Formats: sequence, structure tokens, C-alpha cells
Amino acid sequence: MQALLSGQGLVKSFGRLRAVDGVDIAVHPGEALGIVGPNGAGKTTLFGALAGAFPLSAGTIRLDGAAITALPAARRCALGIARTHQIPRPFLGLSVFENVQVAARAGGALDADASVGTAAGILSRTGLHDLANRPAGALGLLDRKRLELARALATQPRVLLLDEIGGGLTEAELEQLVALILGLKAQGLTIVWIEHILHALLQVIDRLVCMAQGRVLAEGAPQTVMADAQVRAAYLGSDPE
Ligand SMILES: Nc1ncnc2c1ncn2[C@@H]1O[C@H](COP(=O)(O)OP(=O)(O)OP(=O)(O)O)[C@@H](O)[C@H]1O
Repeated sequence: MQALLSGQGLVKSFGRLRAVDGVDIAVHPGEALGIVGPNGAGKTTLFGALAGAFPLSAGTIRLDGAAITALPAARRCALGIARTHQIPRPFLGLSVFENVQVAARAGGALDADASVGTAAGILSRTGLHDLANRPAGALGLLDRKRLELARALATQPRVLLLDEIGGGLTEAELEQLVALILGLKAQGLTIVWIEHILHALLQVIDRLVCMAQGRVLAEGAPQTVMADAQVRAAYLGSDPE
């Protein structure tokens, strides 16, 4: 099966540091791929490379087999690559509804009328319907995460890149977030999820990649990757959970 989104030979250097150092990665249509690795492994930088946040030092990124390496982030978003950030980035002064509507108009290229319907549908899907008129800056953490997800969904993605969206939540909140992400997967959305909270990640993913020092250490079935000696060593012998 052809990958939906893939990177070959990806390198991103910051000065002398190769934050991403020769990574090959691919996610297939409908698949949920997890990415783990110690702090500084290059995971977020890899997402930046896939989403077009900066030019690569080397390598090729393909969507449906077509090279998109030279395309700017907005173009990649229009083609169906959406990303959430570790620290949610809503427009704090806008309402929840307006935030999602802006994303639908800018990222999903919808006109004003279409964006209203799309935003309403996404607020229902993400459990934010009752908070539609609340200023984004007044939301609690779980709802800020939901809004980050809603804004990404508003761009009508084919592949969703989730960057540590589980961080800081209570167990009960995490359960709600996992249920939401499982629902998106069940609807056929392709997902790549960077996450330190393994027990949440493992409920969702089909396949796991472990990165360390800018490289892929291991990839494959999640339990096999987590049992890998190199992977365990990368976590300095500590329990990755
Ligand atoms: N804009 C930048 N300029 C310079 N160095 C950077 C930049 N962005 C990331 N780095 C460095 O690149 C390396 C990889 O960082 P990255 O954030 O991709 O790791 P990560 O695996 O996502 O870590 P974490 O789990 O802590 O989020 C780190 O050493 C980081 O300090």
C-alpha cells in the first residue's frame, strides 16, 4: 500500500546539531502511528519538517507519493496535513467557535457560510459545543486540548499530527481525550501521535516508532518496540512510562 505521508532521508540541522538525522518514516491511510523517544530526540522537529514549519537540510517528503518538500506550511495544510502543538495556540481573545471558524476559513479554505456549518459540526465532534461562546483564554486544560484538536480538524485534514496532546491531563481527562482520538481513527483519519504517556498512546496506535538523538532506533508492533533493548537503553534504564 502506498504511504499517505512519508519522509525519506530527513535531516534538519540547527547549527552543528542534527536534530533530525537521517529519518525515514511513513504512515499509511487509516493508520495510527505512535512516536516516542526521550526528550530532545527530535520528535517535534520531525513534525515541523513534515508540516513545513521550516526548510529541511536534506530529504524528501511525499504526500500520496508526490513530493511536497518545497511547499510552504499553508499549502501542505490545504493538501490535508494538520498539526497540533505541544502548547495549544488558540487566539485567546476569540471565542471557541470563532477559533474553529478561523481555522476552517484559513486552513480549510471555506467561505464564511460553509465555515459556520463546519465549525459547528467540529465543536460537536470534539465535545466543545456547550463552550462555543466562551473565550478561548478562559478554557481549562482539557478543553484547550480539545480546541487545539478542533482547530486542526477544521482544516479538513487527511493526516493529523498530534504533538504530546496528553501532557498535563488527569487520568480521567486522558480517558476522554483517548476516546475522542479513537473516534477520529474509527472515522478513517490517519494519525501520527507523539506522546510520552505510553498507556494512552498504546490504546490508539497500530505501529510505533522510537526516536533518539535524531534517529529512528526501532519501529514496528508497539509491544515489540517497547521491549527492544536499544529503546530501553535510550530511556536510560528507566521505565519509559
Ligand atoms: N529552533 C531550534 N533551534 C535550535 N535547536 C533546536 C530548535 N528546535 C529544536 N532544537 C533542538 O533539537 C533537538 C531536538 O528537539 P525536539 O524538540 O525536536 O525534541 P523532542 O524529541 O520533541 O523533545 P521533547 O520530548 O522534549 O519535546 C533538541 O536538542 C533541541 O534543543
